[in-house]
Amino acid sequence: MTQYRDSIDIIFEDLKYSVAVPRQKKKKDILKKVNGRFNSGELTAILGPSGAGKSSLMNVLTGFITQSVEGNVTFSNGKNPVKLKNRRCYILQEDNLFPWYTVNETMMLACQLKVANITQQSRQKMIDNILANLHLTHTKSTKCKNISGGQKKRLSIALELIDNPSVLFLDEPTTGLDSSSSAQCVRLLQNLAREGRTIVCTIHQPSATIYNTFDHVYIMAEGHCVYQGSADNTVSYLSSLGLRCPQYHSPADYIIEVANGDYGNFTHSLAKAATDNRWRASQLCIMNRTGMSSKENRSSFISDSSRSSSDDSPSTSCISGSQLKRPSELRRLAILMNRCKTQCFRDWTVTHLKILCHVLCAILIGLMYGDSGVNATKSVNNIGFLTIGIVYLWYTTMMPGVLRFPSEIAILKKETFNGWYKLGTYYFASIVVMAPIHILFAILYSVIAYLITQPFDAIRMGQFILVYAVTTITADGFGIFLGTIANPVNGTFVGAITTCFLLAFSGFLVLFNHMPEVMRIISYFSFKRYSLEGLVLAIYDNNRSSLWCPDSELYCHYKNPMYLINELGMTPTNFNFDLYMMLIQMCAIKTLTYFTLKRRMRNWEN
Ligand SMILES: Nc1ncnc2c1ncn2[C@@H]1O[C@H](COP(=O)(O)OP(=O)(O)OP(=O)(O)O)[C@@H](O)[C@H]1O
Repeated sequence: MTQYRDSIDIIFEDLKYSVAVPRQKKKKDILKKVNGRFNSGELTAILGPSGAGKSSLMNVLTGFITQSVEGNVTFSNGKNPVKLKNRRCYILQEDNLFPWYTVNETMMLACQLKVANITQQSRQKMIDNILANLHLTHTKSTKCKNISGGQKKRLSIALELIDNPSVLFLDEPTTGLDSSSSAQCVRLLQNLAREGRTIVCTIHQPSATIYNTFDHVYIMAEGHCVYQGSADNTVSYLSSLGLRCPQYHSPADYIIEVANGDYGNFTHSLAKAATDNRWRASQLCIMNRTGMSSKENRSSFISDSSRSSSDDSPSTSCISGSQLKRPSELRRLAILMNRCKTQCFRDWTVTHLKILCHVLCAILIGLMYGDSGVNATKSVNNIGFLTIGIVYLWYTTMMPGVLRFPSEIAILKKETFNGWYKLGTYYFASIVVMAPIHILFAILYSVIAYLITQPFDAIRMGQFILVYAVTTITADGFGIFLGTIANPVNGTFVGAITTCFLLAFSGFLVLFNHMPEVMRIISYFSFKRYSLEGLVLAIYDNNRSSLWCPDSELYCHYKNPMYLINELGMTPTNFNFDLYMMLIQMCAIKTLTYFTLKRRMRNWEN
């Protein structure tokens, strides 16, 4: 077994966490001055009934929650206090993995993002080693969306083991797993702890076998700690307070029932008794930071499990903290750009389906409007054609952001919190990769639609494409913005309403000349005002010659394109201004989205 060198103990004293309750002056205390010590080399479980404060304690210890927290949390390597950043990881209940990558690709990407100073071959060797130890070798070439729940959980752990963290926090690692996968998962955690790591997990209702696997249990009720000590001592602890665990009852179930108040309210007396450190004096054999130290009274269960654990000991200490060199953010940017690109091409709904839709819709819309760009009797239809293009590209680009981005946020939270990369790096990578893809989509739609409906003119067509390209990139920004501030249901609702309003102020459904003054002022904030004006000017401004008036018509009012521009209340020669306004709004929404995303990252629960 590999000796683990960067052991870290977690000591917390008088930890208090409170939250403001809406419409109430008084704050609600979630953690009520709890104390504890989670040692390296131990597998600690935080247990308790629902709402006891387990997740809150975990979030405070991981450093995810920092506001409204009082008390001390110290991380020490035995002698000196140490910083936890980059030496801990937080594995969430949901296994947030990109579905389109295989297990090996997922591991390789994580490895590239985390470790710089090794060759590709060494990376693969390290990955093979971790996968073998976590019994995932046979899933190497399977896409993450196809592996089982237990395998996903092990893969989530494997990903974090690459840079060999000293402390692992796991939120409900056994939720959703069957009893054998749960036992396997907890045994794996025990093995990792045996290497000298500090492993802390929250868990719901563990079986008696799993409960006995924990080296240290920390039981919570109503924000208090009601027991901290070895799993073996639970029954004795409760007996010392007059609470006798029935003979055939699991101690794990019994103490949670007591904490839940099923036998009366003992929270305060238990909280007082739980300060006694003697219950911690376990009969375990754990590896301390100087090596293995056997304690004499080791329980037979632990002996057995340790024996079995050493059989399949993960020996995952592939790279120690001192050897680890992390890649620069620039290198990570390149890796993330590559990942984003691959993801777009593998997810057929993002690219292939959209390409098909854009081609089909451009042809359909083009055929519907026919020669409206040439025929002076159809000029009003032509404005409708330009408007439909804006709405079509806006909607089809905005919606994926609204509907899909929230699921990506969960992956982002995990990866940024665990130090894989900085949020700005991710965001910049996604903008750089997605912009050309959106431009390509816009070109595809606008070239087909333009050639079917408008007379060919290279400059006008270029301006036409440019307006649609900026519209598409802005719509993507707006969709992601909604994805960062709302859930998919609310995002869809807000997105649809906003699209309608932006359209109403575009200057076609209500002409600018007919808008009340206040509404006209509001229209200056509508992105679609500038896109429509830009398109109209691209098509009709710049000395466009007279339009064709069919012989069958006595009079064509819009034969002179200037009449149309004037009637729409648009300003000739304004194309560049419209373009600048669109670019400003595009940059503004992209910048705003970065901050809303950052804010969303800070709030772990949402
Ligand atoms: N931001 C908040 N605002 C108001 N109440 C909160 C907030 N965060 C947590 N709580 C409350 O604090 C208590 C503890 O919550 P926490 O999520 O830590 O419990 P838990 O033990 O993890 O529960 P579960 O096992 O059901 O996940 C709960 O009653 C919860 O409603």
